[in-house]
Amino acid sequence: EKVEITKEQRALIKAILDAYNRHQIPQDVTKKLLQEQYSAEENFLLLTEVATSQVQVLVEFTKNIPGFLSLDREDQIALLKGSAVEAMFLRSAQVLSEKKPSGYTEVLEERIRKSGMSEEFMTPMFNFYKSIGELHMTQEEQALLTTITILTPDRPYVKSHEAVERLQETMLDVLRKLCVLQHPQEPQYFARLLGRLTELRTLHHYHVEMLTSWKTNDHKFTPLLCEIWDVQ
Ligand SMILES: CC(C)c1onc(-c2c(Cl)cccc2Cl)c1COc1ccc(-c2ccc3[nH]c(C(=O)O)cc3c2)cc1
Repeated sequence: EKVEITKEQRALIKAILDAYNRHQIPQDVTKKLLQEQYSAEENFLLLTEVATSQVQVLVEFTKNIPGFLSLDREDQIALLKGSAVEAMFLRSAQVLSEKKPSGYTEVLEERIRKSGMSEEFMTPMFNFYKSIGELHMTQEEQALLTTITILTPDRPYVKSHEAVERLQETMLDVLRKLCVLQHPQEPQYFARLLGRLTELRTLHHYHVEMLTSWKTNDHKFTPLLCEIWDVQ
């Protein structure tokens, strides 16, 4: 049947895309990724700084998701805590798949590979990065997929499951239509995007172990990361 994006849905896409593009981490933080010297300690410190900055940007982005601030306040916190890692996997994947001339993606990949995390997490992590790169998502799709990840109703401690589900379904409907319109030659494209959300859940479980192994090697996190990841 003829897929039509309504006026309200177009306004929703614009609001989310503007928020997504407005909230980038500061250049002075990303520039350090290019400048500082290489060592496992330095890489870990830089990634911690970037992750902390990314969480701050994520909080600001989330506040601009239409309907998010009308949710129960404790649910807003539960959604942020529950989705931060997955949103950061998505964001770092999007950054790594932009082949920037500055050699920025190579540097970031190198620092992640040499940040003291054990080999067993590298393979699934970089497979995910590759699978995101192969999708060649548009900016709208990236912003909507991040929004859908944040609005996942079955995170721990979410009370008003239905309210979050309604919001997520609104976004899923918009993304489904966008995929049909922007990838007419690929009818399975929307399903492939949703498959990435399942992969994100698996990476989230790996991440809990990554944190534990970093902690046992006495790596320090920032107060914001400790709070959002319930570390220490
Ligand atoms: C605390 C640190 C060591 C950490 O723990 N787990 C992860 C960790 C790891 Cl490795 C992998 C995946 C997820 C996590 Cl959450 C990390 C590092 O997390 C990030 C790494 C890079 C970025 C990143 C890099 C470049 C960027 N450019 C921009 C931009 O807007 O230009 C945003 C951005 C974000 C964000 C989080």
